Amino acid sequence: MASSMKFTDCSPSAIVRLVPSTRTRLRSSDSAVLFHRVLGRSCPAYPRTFVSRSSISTLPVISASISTEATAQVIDGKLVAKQIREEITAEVSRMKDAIGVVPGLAVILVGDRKDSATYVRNKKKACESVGIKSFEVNLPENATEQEVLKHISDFNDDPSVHGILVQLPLPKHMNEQNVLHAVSIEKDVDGFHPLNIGRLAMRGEEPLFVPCTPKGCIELLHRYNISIKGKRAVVIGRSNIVGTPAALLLQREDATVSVVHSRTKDPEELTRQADIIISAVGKANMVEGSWIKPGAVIIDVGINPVEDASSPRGYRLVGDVCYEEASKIASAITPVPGGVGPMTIAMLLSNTLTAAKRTHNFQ
Ligand SMILES: Nc1nc2c(c(=O)[nH]1)N[C@@H](CN(C=O)c1ccc(C(=O)N[C@@H](CCC(=O)O)C(=O)O)cc1)CN2
Repeated sequence: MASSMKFTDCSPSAIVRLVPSTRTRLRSSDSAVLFHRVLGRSCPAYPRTFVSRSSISTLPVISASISTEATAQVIDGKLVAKQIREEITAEVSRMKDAIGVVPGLAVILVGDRKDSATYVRNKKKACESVGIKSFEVNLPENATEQEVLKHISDFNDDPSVHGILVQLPLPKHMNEQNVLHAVSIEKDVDGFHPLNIGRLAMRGEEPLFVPCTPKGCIELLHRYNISIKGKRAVVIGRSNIVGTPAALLLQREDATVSVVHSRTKDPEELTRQADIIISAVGKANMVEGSWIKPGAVIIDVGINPVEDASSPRGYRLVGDVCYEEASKIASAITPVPGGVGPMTIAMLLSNTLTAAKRTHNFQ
């Protein structure tokens, strides 16, 4: 990202002190993740003895607990994902009873990344919880691209498999495009096939599937009745799996969309104009309070580990957005963890159900 983008850390002690006691404390699971060390720095724009936007004054520190109440609504992805899983469970059961078909999802994991293994395990558990059958292939780090392609081809031909996904990232020696192109477009429940992305980009075209994380972001906005039409939206990050499809989806919802990336001249200024911010860069606490327009809605896709000696794991997860600052300025915000992450898997289940229904022409 541009040099003006900074790594910052909202200290855990400050978060514990400032988060209202009524807010649900979200527990992280035990996944191991790539570790970005961000040591004890605070979000600089708003120091901790900080006052609410409406009452900037010289209040002594003792009154900070009164003046630092968060105002933003918490967009609870964990809760919404649970509701969606319940809806999917009912549909899977209705389909099984009516036509005797159980949706099937095949997951291919290559290599030994602990975070990827955790995500795959969670996907399998989620499938079980809603009645979707899961198929798993685990290949070693040194597997060849040909081996992966052979498994994809077998799943493409298997009628009990309705959705196929290859967990990303793949080992460096593999060509990701070759692998993603090999998945049949009808079974591309990750929505990463170029034909699906191309259709997403074109007016008058419909993709068969939309990538799960961006789809989850939009679903959260819908379920919280946050209107998108005519709004200014900024997407921070332009990855193929989140930033780019998120921008395309927002545009399809009639938002006016800007994409902030590593070559953007003044990312802070551009972001400050947005009514809706989707951040997907993977840099802890990069988006500070000063980047946010009062009342903006923030969807934070980043899941970044920062060192935290007080946590049993030695780290905790934070988003791209400095939560404690943002929650005093924004009107609504997703937490990390418990925001977009759980929606990714819920949308995968939803796409798999859609794939099975479409194959069997079941309404
Ligand atoms: N083939 C794919 N690969 C990857 C995708 C994807 O959609 N398809 N997305 C990410 C990883 N991912 C799913 O695969 C994923 C990431 C995070 C979560 C999640 O629920 N996170 C929790 C925190 C988890 C923790 O405590 O460690 C949260 O945010 O609350 C789910 C799925 C890259 N690869």
